[in-house]
Amino acid sequence: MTSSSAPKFGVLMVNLGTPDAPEPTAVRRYLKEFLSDRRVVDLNPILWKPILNLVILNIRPPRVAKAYKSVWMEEGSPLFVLGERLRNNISLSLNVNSQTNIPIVHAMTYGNPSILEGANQLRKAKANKILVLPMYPQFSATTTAAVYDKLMAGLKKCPSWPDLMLIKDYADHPLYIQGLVESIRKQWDEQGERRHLVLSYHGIPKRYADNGDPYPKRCLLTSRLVAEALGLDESEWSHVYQSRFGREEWLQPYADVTLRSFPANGIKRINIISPAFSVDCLETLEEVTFELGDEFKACGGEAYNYIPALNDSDAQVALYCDLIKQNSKQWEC
Ligand SMILES: C=CC1=C(C)c2cc3[nH]c(cc4nc(cc5[nH]c(cc1n2)c(C)c5CCC(=O)O)C(CCC(=O)O)=C4C)c(C)c3C=C
Ligand SMILES: [Fe+2]
Ligand SMILES: [Fe+2]
Repeated sequence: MTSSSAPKFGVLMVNLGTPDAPEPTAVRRYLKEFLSDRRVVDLNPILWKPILNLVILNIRPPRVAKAYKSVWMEEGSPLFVLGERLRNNISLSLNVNSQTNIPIVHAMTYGNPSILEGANQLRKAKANKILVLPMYPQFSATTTAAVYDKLMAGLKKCPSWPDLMLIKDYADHPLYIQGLVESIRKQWDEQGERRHLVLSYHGIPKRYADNGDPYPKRCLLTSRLVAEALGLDESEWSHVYQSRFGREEWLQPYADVTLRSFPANGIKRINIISPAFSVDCLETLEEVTFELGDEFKACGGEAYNYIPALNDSDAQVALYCDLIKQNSKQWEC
């Protein structure tokens, strides 16, 4: 297909979303949309709305805005900037080499650019088949299903539907596992040692998993495949969950509790990787890189390094191109 003809399909890459600016007002707007989604917080709105509006949206934005400021890039929020770089590299790899014209857009479940804007952009590019690629390696109803909800809500007003293909997750995709493994090996080579490996995932309330959300099973699958590929025995790696929010129990083991216990148990030198994040963001650049590291060192930890997300690396571009090619086969890629 030449670049002048209509595309056979378009790709809608979707990530969580991020504030437009590292300022309390923008953070408040973002958190309000995000935390009002019942996929994320499933409490009865009669109970939750007053807590959200009167307590959380008053207390949290100034503190979180400060955290965003500490990681903000010249071009914007890391989640968005790094996602854009990835989108661009995928487009180059997919289209330039094979002389196709597949439009790839990058949208957010919450905030800007919205999923509806992304879908409209694809429509303008004349793509009437859409491959939806949520940027979450492990399916969770709190993230991946929320992408589908937003898309369907946007299409409610649309009289003519595009053909849709929804990618559910890629927790065990060989190129994903290979990318993580290569990043870890590269770190070991640079450090000249094989430190204890911590695989830390964003948590969800335990109740969601008890009610059937497969997320922890998908995370454990990723961890086991990485450990297996690296030839690690059980004592050489740990699987934990970070980013707790609110008072109820979240998935365990908790990252902070586990890391604080390590030095007393003889684990003083660690590397930490966060496989649930396709690109680096507030949670990895601030919470994992600094907060967790500080807690570990305060308890006697000696060496602590965060291994970056796959971001716009060749490994991640190869993975996403493969996901796109394999899942669009029926549309004759
Ligand atoms: C309140 C419940 C939350 C659930 C459930 C949740 C699940 C979840 N989130 C991600 C990925 C990201 N979360 C990010 C930030 C973030 N997450 C929550 C809360 C829940 N997440 C909050 C309140 C925030 C905002 C920051 C804060 O106030 O502490 C981000 C970073 C966004 C950015 O702008 O950089 C990502 C990415 C996953 C993968 C997940 C469940 C699987
Ligand atoms: Fe989150
Ligand atoms: Fe956090």
